[in-house]
Amino acid sequence: MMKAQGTIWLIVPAAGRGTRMGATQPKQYLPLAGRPVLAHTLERLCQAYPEACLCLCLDARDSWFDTAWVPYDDWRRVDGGDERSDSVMQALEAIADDADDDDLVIVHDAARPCVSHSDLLHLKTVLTQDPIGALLAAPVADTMKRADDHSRIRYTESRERLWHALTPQGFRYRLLYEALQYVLRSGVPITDEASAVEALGYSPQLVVGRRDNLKITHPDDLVMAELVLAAQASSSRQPGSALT
Ligand SMILES: Nc1ccn([C@@H]2O[C@H](COP(=O)(O)OP(=O)(O)OP(=O)(O)O)[C@@H](O)[C@H]2O)c(=O)n1
Ligand SMILES: C[C@](O)(CO)[C@H](O)COP(=O)(O)O
Repeated sequence: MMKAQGTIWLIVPAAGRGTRMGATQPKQYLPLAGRPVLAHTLERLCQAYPEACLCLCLDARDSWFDTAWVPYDDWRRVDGGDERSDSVMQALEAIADDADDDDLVIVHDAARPCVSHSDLLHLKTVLTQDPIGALLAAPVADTMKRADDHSRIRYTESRERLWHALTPQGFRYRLLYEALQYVLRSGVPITDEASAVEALGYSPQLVVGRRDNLKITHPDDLVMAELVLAAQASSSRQPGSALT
């Protein structure tokens, strides 16, 4: 893999098992509008970040993956770990000899195939200017309830300044490496890269992203994702419209 100055590393964690989906294969391989979820995700990423160096995290025992779904010429496969954060850390370790401390690392879930071109470009622009890092996110729109153990409301949470964390999430290589190393060693439970960086005392930037950048988690998310892809394709065919 050739490395240019100011390289953008693109880490795609795709080593999950999709327990909540409950399908016979991991959700990143389930068909969505005729192609596997992972193929959609990689295509969108490559259209927006063609210059990036891709690190794809896959389960070492994966028997579903097909290299034909990877639109990048230059890419590497990395074994995933037990948790998503372990998979991302494995990728950071794998590129350690080639990455500079200030290189941008962008992490995007394989399970988010509807991310839009315009959001990907906007986030990259923000990332080039933000010293800490940034992530796509959506302000919470619903009224939020905190429940007890019996699904009865304990109280209503204020939704003021409450956001859904999406991906991509991007940080400079050294900061992300040190943040993940810290949380993994100290056992702080995290579900995204921003949480690791927060644990070091930093405040990544929330960049408003589209609400249709959904993460395929449960079976009905596949139905929603198909509708989203169809709607996006239709709007991108409208005269004068840019790519979604
Ligand atoms: N050990 C893991 C766990 C998750 N992921 C990836 O991280 C993304 C988001 O994780 P999630 O939606 O939780 O996926 P799963 O772990 O597959 O789902 P579940 O929790 O239902 O098993 C997915 O693209 C998934 O493949 C990963 O690379 N390595
Ligand atoms: C990283 C992420 O996509 C942000 O929403 C998400 O946290 C990963 O999913 P999980 O279901 O919380 O593991």
